[in-house]
Amino acid sequence: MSTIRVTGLRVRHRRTVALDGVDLTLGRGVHGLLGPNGAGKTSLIRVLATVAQPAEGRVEILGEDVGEAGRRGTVRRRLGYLPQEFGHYPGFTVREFVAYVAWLKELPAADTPAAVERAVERVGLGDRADARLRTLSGGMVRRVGIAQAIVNDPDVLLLDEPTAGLDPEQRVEFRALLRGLGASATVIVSTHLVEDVAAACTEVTLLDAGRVAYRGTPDALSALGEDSDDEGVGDNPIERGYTAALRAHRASGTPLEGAAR
Ligand SMILES: Nc1ncnc2c1ncn2[C@@H]1O[C@H](COP(=O)(O)OP(=O)(O)OP(=O)(O)O)[C@@H](O)[C@H]1O
Repeated sequence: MSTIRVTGLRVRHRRTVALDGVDLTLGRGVHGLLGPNGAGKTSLIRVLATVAQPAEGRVEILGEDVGEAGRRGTVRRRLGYLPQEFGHYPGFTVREFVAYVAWLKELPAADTPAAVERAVERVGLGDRADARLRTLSGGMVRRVGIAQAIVNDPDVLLLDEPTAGLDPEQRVEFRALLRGLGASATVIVSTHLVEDVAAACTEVTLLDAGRVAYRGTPDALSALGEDSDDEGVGDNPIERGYTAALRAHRASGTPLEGAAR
């Protein structure tokens, strides 16, 4: 069942067209959002997070049309969002900050302490719960960002470059967390790390210059790389698939579809 339906989405930043007629239907699972710098990944995530308004098109999340201001509050309570630039309060402790976000999302007060502990544990910060954010490393702050995004057990989770700054061990643990979250929620992860996609995602959406260039499974994208005649366009099958899909899209101007959708 689809939880997100985007039709004819067009997003502009002044004169720049960031998304140009995007149609997407997404359901439960982990969706990797790939694409070169400036492809439109952040623009798409911000619209889905209801923090930016499209110039054109319709966005339906969990059955609600988020173009209607009155429906946005209902959707926001069921969303989790980690922005690319994650604003936080350096004087708060990890626990205080995650509890504060739980309050913003109107989690029932009685459920909040347990939800906060669980979210903090899930990102591996249980032993730093009382540390002030200003004393944490960049990667740890990123993990606090993930904790605040999942504290309400969201049905739709939007993560904009969540693995930026995480060390390799944390990235491996984060992928396992993503797979767990994707079992019950629609998770969208924008990333430049195609190996994260190969390890954690059930589906890939590749954006290029504001359009959908490819949709399919990570395996289908890798297979595209295996079949590609190009040499030296990636160090592993999925990187080669990424490059092959981009090149094919640029040559034809139409989206390619993977084996499975
Ligand atoms: N606030 C803004 N003002 C003007 N142009 C913007 C703004 N934000 C984004 N853009 C432009 O919109 C387009 C899409 O940007 P967006 O940030 O969505 O891409 P992205 O795929 O997330 O890129 P990256 O991988 O670099 O994070 C780019 O051409 C970018 O220059």
